[in-house]
Amino acid sequence: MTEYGNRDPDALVRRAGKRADTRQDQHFLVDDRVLDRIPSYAEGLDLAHVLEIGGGPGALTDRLLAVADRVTVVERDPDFAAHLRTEFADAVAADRLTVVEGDALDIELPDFTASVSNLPYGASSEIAFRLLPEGKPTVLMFQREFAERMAADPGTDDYGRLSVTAGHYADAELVETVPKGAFDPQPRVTSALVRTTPREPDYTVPSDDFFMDFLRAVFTQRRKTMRNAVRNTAHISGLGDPDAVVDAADEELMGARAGNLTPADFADLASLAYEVGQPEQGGD
Ligand SMILES: C[S@@+](CC[C@H](N)C(=O)[O-])C[C@H]1O[C@@H](n2cnc3c(N)ncnc32)[C@H](O)[C@@H]1O
Repeated sequence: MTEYGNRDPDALVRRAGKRADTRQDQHFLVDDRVLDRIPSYAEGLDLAHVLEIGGGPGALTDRLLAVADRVTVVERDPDFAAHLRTEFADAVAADRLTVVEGDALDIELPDFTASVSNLPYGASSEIAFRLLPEGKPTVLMFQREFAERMAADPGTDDYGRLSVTAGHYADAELVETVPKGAFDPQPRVTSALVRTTPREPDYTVPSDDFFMDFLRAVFTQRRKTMRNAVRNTAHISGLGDPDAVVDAADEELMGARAGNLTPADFADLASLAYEVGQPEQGGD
């Protein structure tokens, strides 16, 4: 039986026989200690079918095959996709590994139970926001700054639209920062692993799309009071009557800045905005 979980990352890079192209976000994790810890952050999760985005030479794929029943890896680079099929031919033959050659932003996502991925940073935000609404736990590597903003609490410097939108789908916890030296070639910035645990928000919103547009709008003016932010950003939020929202909303909330509002505060305001501030539908 083939053993998984201890393949040498440098040897995998050599066997892949291809130089990393940093313009394709190819920064490979070559530090064994970090690689070995990643599955531990997924302990206790349902690992019946793990989705890995961006397999590259396969060092993380190898660790995932050691703990998961099945793995689907998505890789955009045809050479690395072919290498993964050869390197893990036994797992492919045993139906434990599926290699999908394609762009993680375009392909149809499989029915996965968890995703564990060292994401390509150029598309990490878009990929994360494809994964999070699926309602499955994830362990994902991001640039540290992005990870900190994702996991930030209200009232802190890092708290912003990203914290609220990610928090709408899941609890996000930064579990480890990863130095540049863990990668080859080294990226320009430090990285960090974030574990997300899906949850239903403890508030309701009129619609996810409206809520996301409302957040995008008011966070463009995060240093202003909400009163001004709501009034100044109607062109982004699509509100027909922002003054009606300001008049109907709680005075104290309108005097606060976006960076100090909780997700539930935003949800209350978005619901109110949907009710009283939307443009008339179907009128002339
Ligand atoms: C940061 S590397 C991680 C590679 C490997 N998992 C590791 O940990 O060493 C990101 C990988 O994602 C691939 N990639 C880049 N953009 C992609 C996309 N849009 N969809 C799928 N794969 C992508 C790159 O070719 C590269 O192999």
